[in-house]
Amino acid sequence: MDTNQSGLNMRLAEHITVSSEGNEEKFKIKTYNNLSPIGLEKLSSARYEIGSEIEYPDAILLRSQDLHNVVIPDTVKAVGRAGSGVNNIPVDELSARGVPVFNAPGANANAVTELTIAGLLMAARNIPEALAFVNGLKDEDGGLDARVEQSKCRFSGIELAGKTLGVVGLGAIGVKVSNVARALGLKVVGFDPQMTLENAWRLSSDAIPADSLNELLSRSDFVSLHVTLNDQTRHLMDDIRIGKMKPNATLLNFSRAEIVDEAALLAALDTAMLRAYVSDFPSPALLNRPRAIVLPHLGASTKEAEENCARMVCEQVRDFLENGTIRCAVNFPDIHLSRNEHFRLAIANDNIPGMVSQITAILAENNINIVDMLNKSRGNYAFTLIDINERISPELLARLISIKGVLSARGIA
Ligand SMILES: NC(=O)C1=CN([C@@H]2O[C@H](COP(=O)(O)OP(=O)(O)OC[C@H]3O[C@@H](n4cnc5c(N)ncnc54)[C@H](O)[C@@H]3O)[C@@H](O)[C@H]2O)C=CC1
Ligand SMILES: O=C(O)CCC(=O)C(=O)O
Repeated sequence: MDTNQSGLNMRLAEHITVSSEGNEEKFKIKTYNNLSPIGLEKLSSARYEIGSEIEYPDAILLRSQDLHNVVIPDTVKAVGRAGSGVNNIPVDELSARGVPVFNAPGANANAVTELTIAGLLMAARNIPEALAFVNGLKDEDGGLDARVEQSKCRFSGIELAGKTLGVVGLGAIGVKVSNVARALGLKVVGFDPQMTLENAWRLSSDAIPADSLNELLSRSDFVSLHVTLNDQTRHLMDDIRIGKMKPNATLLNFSRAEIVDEAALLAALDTAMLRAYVSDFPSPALLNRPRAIVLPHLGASTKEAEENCARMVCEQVRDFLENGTIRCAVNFPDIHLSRNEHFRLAIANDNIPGMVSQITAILAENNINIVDMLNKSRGNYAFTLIDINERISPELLARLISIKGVLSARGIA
């Protein structure tokens, strides 16, 4: 056995012992990126050790750090994304390991909305070009005013009021963008085949639903993308879809770079088929490109959004580590069982018949009485909380973990 492996095994043994015998040790939280201290304050120093260098953490907290090529130690019980998109996290792999991935739905929606509206205005009024022009002026001969008046016609823009904005994806951000756009006098056409009832209630009643994405594209002067990145939405805006847009329309992408097929986009910019592309995702081909307005992934970078997101995920991860409660995980069902003095088992399992009966049979064989229990499922996965009136041994916990279909199990004192 190599040193790394034996170190890992020692940590695992320790984890099982600590988990089943109580919370004598602090939970270890590994952080990536710049997380707001207002959120991290939710994890008291009495119970949590937090740092970017922790080797075998109980949980990981992050923003945009790409975890796809990072080895996530077996000690990790939860991952918290202080934000909305989880495409930087290997969710499928973690689900199969029984590890909930939490995010902060809606917590940065206002920040992204405001920047999207800024993007609309920047494109409509040619603000980046105008700013570059003014910053390039020199007043050596005192002729500044004259040159300003002479040149400003180059930056003459269009107004938003009366134009049509197509919003693709009517989730937390898309709905807010739609509502603010309506208030600015834009007509709004929206498309989201999986819109939730909650978001439908929030959406301005005069936003018009489009029957298809193509219909939205053909009607809109501005198209703003607010969909989750997944296999269905990757390159959603390809050459055919971009070709359906009105000539001289503007495309805004505050969602993810991969939603737009860059080759198709560049062709549409080069032929001036698009008036502008406003994006929060720089790429080498977009740098200094005419008609491209590119920001450094700034959508969620406000004090308020950073605090909201960090606070939300820190509370979710804390509640999961301390109580097994799940709120707003992207891969496991919400589950909450009132906490009492009893010892709790928190078990992630496949959503297949016979799981609960196998788990409870092992407890019964060992004369362990169940005080309270809850099992919830979502898609392929389920989560089970079982309160019992005594601590169980690491050996018994290992037996539960060895049941086919149990993905993870731990005891919480
Ligand atoms: N630029 C930035 O800093 C930020 C970017 N984002 C990006 O914005 C995305 C959306 O964020 P939220 O609104 O918070 O997420 P959300 O989950 O509330 O909304 C996403 C919506 O997209 C819809 N959708 C999925 N596939 C679709 C399709 N093919 N056509 C139309 N609609 C579709 C879903 O039904 C859902 O309503 C995130 O996944 C993330 O990629 C989010 C926050 C900050
Ligand atoms: O944390 C950030 O700055 C990025 C936010 C983001 O892209 C998201 O929440 O999906």
